[in-house]
Amino acid sequence: MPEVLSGAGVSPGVGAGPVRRIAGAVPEPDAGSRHGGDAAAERDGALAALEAVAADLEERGARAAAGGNTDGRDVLNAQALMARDPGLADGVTAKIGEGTGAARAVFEAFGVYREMLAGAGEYMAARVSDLDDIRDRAIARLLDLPMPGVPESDEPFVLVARDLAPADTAVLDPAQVVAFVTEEGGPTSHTAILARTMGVPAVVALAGATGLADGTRVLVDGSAGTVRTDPSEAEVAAALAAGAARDSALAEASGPGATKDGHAVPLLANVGGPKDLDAALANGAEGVGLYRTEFLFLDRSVPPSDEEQEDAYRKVLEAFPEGRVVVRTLDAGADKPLAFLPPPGEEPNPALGERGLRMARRHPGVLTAQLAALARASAGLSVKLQVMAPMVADAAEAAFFAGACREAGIEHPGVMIEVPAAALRARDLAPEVEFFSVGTNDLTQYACAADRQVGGLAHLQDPWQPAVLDLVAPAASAGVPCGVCGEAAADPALACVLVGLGVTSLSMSAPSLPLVRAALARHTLEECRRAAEAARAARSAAGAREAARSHLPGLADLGI
Ligand SMILES: C=C(OP(=O)(O)O)C(=O)O
Ligand SMILES: [Mg+2]
Repeated sequence: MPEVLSGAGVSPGVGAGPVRRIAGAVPEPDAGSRHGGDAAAERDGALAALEAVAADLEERGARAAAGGNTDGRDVLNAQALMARDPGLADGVTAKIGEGTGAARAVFEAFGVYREMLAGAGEYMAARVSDLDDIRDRAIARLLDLPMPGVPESDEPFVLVARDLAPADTAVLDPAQVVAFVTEEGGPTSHTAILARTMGVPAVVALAGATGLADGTRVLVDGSAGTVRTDPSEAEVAAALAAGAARDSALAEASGPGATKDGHAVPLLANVGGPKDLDAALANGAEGVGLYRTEFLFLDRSVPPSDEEQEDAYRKVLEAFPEGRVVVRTLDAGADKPLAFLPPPGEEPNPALGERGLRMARRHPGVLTAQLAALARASAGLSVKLQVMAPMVADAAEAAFFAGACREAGIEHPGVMIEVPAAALRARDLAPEVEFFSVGTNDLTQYACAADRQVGGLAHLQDPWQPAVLDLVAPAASAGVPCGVCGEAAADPALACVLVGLGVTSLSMSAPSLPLVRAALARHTLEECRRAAEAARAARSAAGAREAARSHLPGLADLGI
């Protein structure tokens, strides 16, 4: 019986074909496993397995690059580096020294890193599957088990897995794989990032995906986030035609962001460092709307040197000589813990504790060093550098930050609006700074009191919640330019609503730019305003979504 399953669509387009599942999981080695007494031989075996995994990853990376997939090569080379991490090798050696068998020692040593990554914010948590993949490959070698990986097929297929590791996705042939479907993963998982890079439709977080039998024919819609089993030929043909129409609509939309009637809405990219610039430029970003500088500071016991900071900042600034780059100062704490900036003591609610600007006030030297590095990096460049602080709650904090920027020679200070108090009293903060940028991820977390790291609260972590829209409205009408750089900006319908609320620019992960550009180009500012009004009048997130759509007729052309 045909069935429609729903997950999260993370890479647009439709694909149809038979299911091929990835080889089953590598089992956890027994907790009590001990080696026979020759610790040196056991250690040599474990380290040789890790080295073999690293070499294999590099070889796959070279193949990916030969096929034109340089992003894939970079991801695989980064994974090979993880496999060769000396700290990890020390951890394995220490466990073996205590008598633990090689496979179990690898499992436990990886467990320590895994916890560190899982607790280090959404982006880093998404790297956990990369780490698990290296671990499983090493254990498979040690226990002589089949290597996890992509199945062989003589016809194009829909790849189904619990989660996809970069080692799997990077060597895939887009002509062979018509779609990805995974049971786990989120919008920032590698499955999502690489699927978008490869232009392959993908649905993640689809409950029961791995229960789909090999050979079952499915129709995957990466925009709607659905998987239809046993579709009729007519359904497949209609879906492919709609997909082709959307592709051509997307191809037509280029140039700076604007509504149908020419109201300019600069479309900017969220980046974590220079490595994200290619995608930003390829997708037509007009600048950077959020440079998350935390990535430079992660996994280190001391902050990066002044020169290292300056160098990384300059690379990003140089990429947009005619545009703007909005750099966010360090957002340490809560979901982005940094080893060298621990909270002052035990924090029962880290999201409500010392993070963002609060942490910078406790360690003013870190903030002044960062601002000075930014000022030096921008010297002599034509780009407009704007610098903003995260987690600002009131006008005094905004004034403190603006003062610190001006002292460092930074002319365009701003603040993120991600605390409800700041949103409600945006009019008090506006005179202190030059711009706002709404962080809808945190604003939603705080508006709905739903920790963004808790999986079971997805219905409350939805920026379509009318309360969140009610908080964006005062920020967008406080008299200073107000962008949005949270995930909400990447939702084409919500992007129109935000513009209708008065938001002046939108910043998102680069692959989302074309669809948002096309959605804006299909609606007038007045339609966006009416959509915003209708959404705010709704009483639920689902109601807001539906009400907005009824004023955004152009979304249908885009298959959304
Ligand atoms: C953009 C935001 O910042 P981050 O996700 O890095 O906290 C946000 O909170 O919406
Ligand atoms: Mg935030």
